[in-house]
Amino acid sequence: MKRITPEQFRQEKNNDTYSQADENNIDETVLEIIKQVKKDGNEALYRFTEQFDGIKLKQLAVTKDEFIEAKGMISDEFKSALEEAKANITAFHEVQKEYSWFTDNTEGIMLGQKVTPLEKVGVYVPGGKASYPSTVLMNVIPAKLAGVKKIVITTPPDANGKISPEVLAAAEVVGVDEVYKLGGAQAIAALAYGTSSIEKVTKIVGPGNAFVARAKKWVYGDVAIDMIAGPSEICVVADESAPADYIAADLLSQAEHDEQSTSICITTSESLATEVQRAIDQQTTTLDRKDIIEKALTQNGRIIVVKNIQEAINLVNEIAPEHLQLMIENATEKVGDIQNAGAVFLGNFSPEPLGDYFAGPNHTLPTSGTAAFSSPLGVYDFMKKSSIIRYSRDSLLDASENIITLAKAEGLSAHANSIQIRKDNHNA
Ligand SMILES: NC(=O)c1ccc[n+]([C@@H]2O[C@H](COP(=O)([O-])OP(=O)(O)OC[C@H]3O[C@@H](n4cnc5c(N)ncnc54)[C@H](O)[C@@H]3O)[C@@H](O)[C@H]2O)c1
Ligand SMILES: N[C@H](CO)Cc1c[nH]c[nH+]1
Ligand SMILES: [Zn+2]
Repeated sequence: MKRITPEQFRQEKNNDTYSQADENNIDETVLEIIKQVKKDGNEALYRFTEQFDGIKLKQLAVTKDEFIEAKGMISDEFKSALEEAKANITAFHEVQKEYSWFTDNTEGIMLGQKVTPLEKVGVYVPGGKASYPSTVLMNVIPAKLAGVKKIVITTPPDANGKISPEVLAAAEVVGVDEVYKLGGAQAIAALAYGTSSIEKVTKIVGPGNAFVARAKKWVYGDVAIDMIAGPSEICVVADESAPADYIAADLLSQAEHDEQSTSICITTSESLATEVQRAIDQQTTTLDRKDIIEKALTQNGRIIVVKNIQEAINLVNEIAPEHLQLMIENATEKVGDIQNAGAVFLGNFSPEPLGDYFAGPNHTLPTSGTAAFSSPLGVYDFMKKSSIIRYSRDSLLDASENIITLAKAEGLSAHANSIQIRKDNHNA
């Protein structure tokens, strides 16, 4: 972790020329993948799976037998944890449901908003460096609650051409229609444009690495997407009341996702900053994914010492982190000051992995500063709305002069005529 001042941090963000060059490469790769999937369909999918995942597949869809085999492989502990997590996630999202509404018909006017679930949704479940059954729950449960009819998953196969049994068990528990062995930008292109094996969807949701996130950005418009949910990020704001060991553990928890993950600690205490660094060095040696963690922390790990909590909060609002942990005295009182963050965890006993798996709120969250304008994935992402308008003859006649005046002001005489014709001939 690099220790820097707030000014140095801002400067680093402004002069990020290295990451700019990297982004151009990602764009080039992703655009070529999308082009080839559009042109060659399944053939391109098999080709890219061999190239990027190192596996020659015979079939993209997971078979019934593979689901049965997976069922026999998962432990009772996993099954029971999955069910409890499902119950918490369902309870949290249930209250997000929106319903159609209509005004009453007095005055001869009825207005309303009809809520309709999306028809077909594709969920990207990451699988390159880890497998994510929790992401299956987080993405499919809100879609089901919204009433989406068809939900398919794509996730990269492992070196044996298999999908993790835990991911398949989670898919079964929440009622997914199909699972495809497909990762990266090629999966996003297949969901966006369709191939002879994979049906085009209405919306693509779910997180992924930089290639996945960029591919979603490029196909947006041809298909809907939820948000840009790329490599994971954590920002911990801590004062002297926070245990350094806990802070270190939480920063490391997100660093293990990806070399591109971001872990930032902002603290008001020089001595805590030193202690956090010590704890990170000590804990890292004991962790399985040491290599990924070390790369992530070298690239995007920062400890920033600020003068006071207000300065910390100003910095947080500039960063707009995916996850924010407030490990400070009276943390709850500061929530109102947080303008930009995907999810906010309060106190010393609400670590980020609690939200990743279990508490109930969604773990698919905006990254790369997009928390400034995006929200966590929710039931609302799977519903669209149509406006409903009905006027009686008398109500229209009452409103006609105003409408005609407005239409004429815009120079749109055909609009005015659509009203005028009813005014002149209202016995029809
Ligand atoms: N924001 C969230 O809610 C959330 C949740 C879970 C995970 N994540 C993030 O998801 C990401 C998962 O990443 P991952 O890599 O483990 O899995 P992934 O499934 O996102 O990506 C793996 C795929 O990337 C493609 N790929 C890899 N290298 C490539 C290259 N050089 N060129 C083209 N394509 C390439 C391959 O096709 C591979 O199948 C992590 O960054 C993690 O932080 C985010
Ligand atoms: N922290 C990830 C979101 O950025 C979600 C996750 C799933 N499993 C573990 N973590
Ligand atoms: Zn996580």
